[in-house]
Amino acid sequence: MEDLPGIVITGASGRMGQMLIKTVVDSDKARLVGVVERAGHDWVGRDVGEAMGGAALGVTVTDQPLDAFAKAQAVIDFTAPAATIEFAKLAAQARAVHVIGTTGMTNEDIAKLDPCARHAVIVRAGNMSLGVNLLTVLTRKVAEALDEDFDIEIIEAHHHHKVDAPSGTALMLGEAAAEGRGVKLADVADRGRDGITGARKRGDIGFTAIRGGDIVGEHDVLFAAAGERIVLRHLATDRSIFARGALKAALWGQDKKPGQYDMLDVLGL
Ligand SMILES: NC(=O)c1ccc[n+]([C@@H]2O[C@H](COP(=O)([O-])OP(=O)(O)OC[C@H]3O[C@@H](n4cnc5c(N)ncnc54)[C@H](O)[C@@H]3O)[C@@H](O)[C@H]2O)c1
Ligand SMILES: O=C(O)C1=N[C@H](C(=O)O)CCC1
Repeated sequence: MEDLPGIVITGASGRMGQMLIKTVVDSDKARLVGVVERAGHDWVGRDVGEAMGGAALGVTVTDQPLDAFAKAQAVIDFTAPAATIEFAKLAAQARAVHVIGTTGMTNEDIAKLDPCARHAVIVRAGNMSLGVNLLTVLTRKVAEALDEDFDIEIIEAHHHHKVDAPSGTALMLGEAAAEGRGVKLADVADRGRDGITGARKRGDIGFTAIRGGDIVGEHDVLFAAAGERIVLRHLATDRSIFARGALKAALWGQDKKPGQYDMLDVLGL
């Protein structure tokens, strides 16, 4: 048991934090060695199992990330961009694999990970599920096969608590479509139509975000031409798919050289 990689989960009380804690505790390949919440949160100082409404797990929620990371081989982090940038510095200091599921990071945020990845493995993906990562491969192939007679639109739906749009997954799918087309997503992305927008520009990749209720995550990649449409779809019905992927990434990263990786590397897709 002591030989198993020790994992720290950040954002312990969050939707993903709690799912990740359950996934690590239930796993026979890893052990939970720490859980982190933001300073001032009422879970800090409590046993995390009890805070989650179950039996004690013998792990106390802390607001001191470096102390927790120093005891770990990997940190799984689904929190918020500003927290993730701080955690990346601390995980690098502790030489722990940093698995980042946080979305909504800007290009400037992402650039701040570069110095950290010189010292530690970072695996980052806007979606850690096998299904979505396979969908990115299919999206790239379909976009490569079709010309601009096919308009590409990415439609995503998530629960009403989600704070970022388009979703990280939608952006991954957009990147894949742009790669298939041989263009840069930044040059063709159309993110947010309102009012007299003018006709659709040929070659654009459009994004639409729906927010409502408890939708876990739904993504369509639509290829629409005159007389026919192709729709590639992924429906997530349970957050465990993201947590399982994140744990897989944490274990995969154990023997890798410092650097930045994604789930395509982990899954060998
Ligand atoms: N990559 C994926 O597969 C995937 C899947 C699901 C969600 N996500 C992303 O994960 C993130 C979290 O999603 P969620 O639904 O769990 O959100 P949530 O709001 O339920 O949880 C976020 C948690 O992070 C904590 N937090 C914020 N700042 C912190 C700090 N400085 N220190 C410690 N904890 C801090 C909050 O207190 C909260 O508990 C979002 O960016 C979401 O888009 C990614
Ligand atoms: O619930 C969320 O928030 C999700 N975020 C990721 C995204 O932005 O794509 C993955 C799906 C769930």
